[in-house]
Amino acid sequence: MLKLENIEVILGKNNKERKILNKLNFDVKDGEFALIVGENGAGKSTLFDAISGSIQVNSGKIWLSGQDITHTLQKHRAKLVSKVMQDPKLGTMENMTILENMAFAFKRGQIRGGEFFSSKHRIRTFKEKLSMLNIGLEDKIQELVSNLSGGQRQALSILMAILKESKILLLDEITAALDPASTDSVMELTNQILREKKLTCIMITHNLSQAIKYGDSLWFLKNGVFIKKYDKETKSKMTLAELSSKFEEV
Ligand SMILES: Nc1ncnc2c1ncn2[C@@H]1O[C@H](COP(=O)(O)OP(=O)(O)OP(=O)(O)O)[C@@H](O)[C@H]1O
Repeated sequence: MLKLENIEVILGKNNKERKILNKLNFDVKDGEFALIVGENGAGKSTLFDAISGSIQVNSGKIWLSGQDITHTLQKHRAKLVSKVMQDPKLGTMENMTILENMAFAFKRGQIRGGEFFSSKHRIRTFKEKLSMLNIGLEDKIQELVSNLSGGQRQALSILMAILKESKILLLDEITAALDPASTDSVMELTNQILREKKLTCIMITHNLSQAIKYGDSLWFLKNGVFIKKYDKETKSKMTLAELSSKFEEV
């Protein structure tokens, strides 16, 4: 379980300091898929930065699996928290093959060795994992990532993010840079992987249709604080128009 208690984050320098997260409380249970929506500048990315440790909180507590990680350094939190960004180019290295990308993700934080890349066992394991995506990447394992489409690349980014077991997966608008068809397939794939592997996940989205269709909980963030939360049952009964009007009225 991830729990945030009374989180305050102040950003900016000298007399331009602003409170971006304002006594924010949030929790996600093990295996839960939580979605966050909020207007531009609400503090969504700052919240992810606070969870991943790329910024330090000014006050409040962050608990992960019962452990107080409020002051745990980002490099140590990297083992606990995985993140996929909006731009598929950020999650993968285009001048490397799919195999090399996966090997890199697998060995992240460990010493890399040449023999690792040629190991038949590793290649078989990676092919098995790629086939889980069901988009034929297992047959392109020696191809450069630059040859993949945005959707294929984002699917690979997600797989790479979960290759090493972490406690929580953060998805930051992972479909925002994709076309509608790739958006749907990447979301379906993500949902399937989360459910099969029972992963704990928080996803930021601007897409209210996704917010209705996916996830166990939906949180509205405004001015650095959560102002509404819907459970799965409530939100899945809403139409897009109803959810949009709730979103606009807050
Ligand atoms: N380093 C910083 N210094 C000062 N202000 C900052 C800094 N980083 C972000 N902010 C401000 O904090 C607020 C929240 O930013 P954040 O990126 O978390 O919002 P967001 O909800 O993710 O927005 P979007 O949907 O546009 O990505 C914004 O007003 C932003 O300008």
